[in-house]
Amino acid sequence: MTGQPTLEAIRRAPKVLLHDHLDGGLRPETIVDLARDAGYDGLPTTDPGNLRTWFTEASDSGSLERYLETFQHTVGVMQSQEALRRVAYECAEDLAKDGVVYAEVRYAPELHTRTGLSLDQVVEAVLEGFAEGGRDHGIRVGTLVTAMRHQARSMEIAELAVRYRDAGVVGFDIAGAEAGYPPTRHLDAFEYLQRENAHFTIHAGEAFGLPSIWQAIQWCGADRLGHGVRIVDDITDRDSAAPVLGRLAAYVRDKRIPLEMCPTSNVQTGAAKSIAEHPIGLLRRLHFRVTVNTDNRLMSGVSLSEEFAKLVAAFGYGWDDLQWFTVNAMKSAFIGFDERLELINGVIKPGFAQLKWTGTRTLT
Ligand SMILES: O=c1[nH]cnc2c1ncn2[C@@H]1O[C@H](CO)[C@@H](O)[C@H]1O
Ligand SMILES: [Zn+2]
Repeated sequence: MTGQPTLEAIRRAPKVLLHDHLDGGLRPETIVDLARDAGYDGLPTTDPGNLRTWFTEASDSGSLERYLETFQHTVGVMQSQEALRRVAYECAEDLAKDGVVYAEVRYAPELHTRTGLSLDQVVEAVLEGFAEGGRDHGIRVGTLVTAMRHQARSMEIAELAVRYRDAGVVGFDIAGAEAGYPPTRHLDAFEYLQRENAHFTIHAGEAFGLPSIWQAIQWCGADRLGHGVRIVDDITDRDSAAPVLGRLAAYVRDKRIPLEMCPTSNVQTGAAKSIAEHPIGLLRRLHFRVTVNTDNRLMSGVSLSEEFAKLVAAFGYGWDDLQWFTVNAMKSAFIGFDERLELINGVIKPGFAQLKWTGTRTLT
């Protein structure tokens, strides 16, 4: 097959998403509804179309800190169990309609307790929304509970992750401003999770460089890296036929540590100059375990299919590349090995095979 995958065909591919924030993916219409119901009057506009534009424009600042400011409005309307259930349900629906078959969606329970919900009530509402949305729309969604790295509640959130591990919480994460908040601030939480045989990922190497990645892996024991783009700082002769990996980059590649890359978000926060110059091109060429993700579909104005389509346009990727990213993601998921294998062999490979075959037929 010679044709490049089109956006329409990519939408039909069975895709896997590991890095997506629940509070970064609301429908603008839902934000307006929820704000009205809750008496939240802080929205910059109550017109859903204008609100959509406002989010993408306000997020396009070149700074992670400014990017994160926009979350005050999504978090602001997600303060009741009903709102959380609805947002989770719609998230499952939207991802399924984009052809995602397995997703891990994260959010910070501690941000949703302003009107008196307990952490457990927050988690239970989100789990209910995903269970129902997943059933109705045919998608499996696991959740990651996130602790905010500038706060001091990570141990509590880690305990929450373990308490709900058999009910749909598949892992733990830390997020928020990276510079000034190294992952080792939360070492006790990570050590606890390791003792509990639990899984976690850490946002690292997005707005700060190698020390953040090094700590996340070698001090905290992260299973995966959220973004991890700055790992390229440990690679020299990048444009040559034989780039040279430093010890940390070699460790990440040798150990097959998954990189949850989010190209559009990285361009917005200044972690990459453009999609074409995004480190994903080099890292894919060097066979790091790269995965493709959306981060925040609302703020970044992007779906997983669109994220893939941008990579196809920038790097000339074909179906084999897209399948490789997808299998990488499925291998790196926090659910059990048997379930991952079943999705790879029963859903992903047959789905991509059919798309490749259809593509060949239409072109001959
Ligand atoms: O790219 C990111 N880097 C760091 N933190 C983020 C990013 N996107 C979202 N959040 C933060 O994670 C919280 C829980 O979902 C969000 O409220 C936001 O503050
Ligand atoms: Zn993120």
